[in-house]
Amino acid sequence: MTLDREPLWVLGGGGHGKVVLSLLRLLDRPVAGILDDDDSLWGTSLLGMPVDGPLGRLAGLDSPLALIAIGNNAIRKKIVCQFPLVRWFSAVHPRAFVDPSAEIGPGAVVFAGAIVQAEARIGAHVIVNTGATVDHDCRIGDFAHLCPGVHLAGEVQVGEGCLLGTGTSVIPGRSIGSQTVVGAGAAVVTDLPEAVTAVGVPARVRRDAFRRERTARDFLSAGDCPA
Ligand SMILES: CC(=O)SCCNC(=O)CCNC(=O)[C@H](O)C(C)(C)COP(=O)(O)OP(=O)(O)OC[C@H]1O[C@@H](n2cnc3c(N)ncnc32)[C@H](O)[C@@H]1OP(=O)(O)O
Repeated sequence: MTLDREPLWVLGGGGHGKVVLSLLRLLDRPVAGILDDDDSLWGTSLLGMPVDGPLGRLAGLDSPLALIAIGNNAIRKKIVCQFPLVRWFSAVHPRAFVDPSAEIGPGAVVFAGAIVQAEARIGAHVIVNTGATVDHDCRIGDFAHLCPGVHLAGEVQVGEGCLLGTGTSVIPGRSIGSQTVVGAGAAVVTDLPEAVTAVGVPARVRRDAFRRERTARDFLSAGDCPA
C-alpha cells in the first residue's frame, strides 16, 4: 500500500475530531477508525463514522499512522508521550494556503481558510484553526493552538503549548512565551512572558482568578518527550 493510501487513526471523537474527519475526507484519506478515552463517546458517531474505543487500542498495532484531533494542548502532548511508536500524520486543508517555503511539523493541522506565509515554521502537533493567518518568518512552537481567526503579523514567535484565543492579533516581531494563554479578541502589542493569561486590547497579563492558568501546569505535567 502506498503511504498516501495508508489508513490513519483519528484520536479524538469530539467537535475538533469532527472537523479533522471532514478535512481527511476532503483529502480522500482513508480513516482506520476514531478512538477516544471518553467512554461516553464510544458507540456514538462522527459524520456517520463510529467512535470505536479507547486510545489504548493503538498499543497493539505495529507503528500505526495517526492524527490527534483534540484541541487541548496538554492532552495532545500527553498522547504523544504515551505513544512513542505512532507515526504522526499532518494535514493541510485543500482550501488553505501554505507557502512552499513554509514548514509544517508532524501532527500539525492547517484548517480551511488558513494562510501560512513564506518561511514560517509551524511546530509539531500545532493547530492552525479556521481562517487563522501566520505571516512570513513566524515561529510557532510545538503543541500550540491558533484558534479561528488569529492573525499573526511577520516574525512573530509563539512558544510551545500556547493557546491564542479566537481573533487574537499580534503585531510584527512580538514574542509570546511558552504555555501562555491569550484571550479571544486580544491585540498583542508587547512581548508576553511564559505561562500567563493575557486579555484585552492591548493585551495585558491578568494574574487573578483565571481558571485557564491551570493550562500551563497541565502542559508541564504532561511530560517531556520529543514531539
Ligand atoms: C473551533 C473552536 O471553537 S477552537 C476554540 C476557540 N476557543 C477560544 O477562542 C477560547 C478563548 N478563551 C478565552 O478567551 C477565555 O475567556 C480565557 C482563556 C481568556 C479565560 O477563560 P477563564 O479562565 O475560564 O476565564 P473566566 O471566564 O473565568 O473570566 C475571568 C475574567 O476574565 C474576563 N475575560 C475572559 N475572557 C476574556 C477575553 N477574551 N477578553 C477580555 N476579558 C476576558 C472575564 O470577563 C472575567 O472578568 P472579571 O473577573 O472581571 O469578571
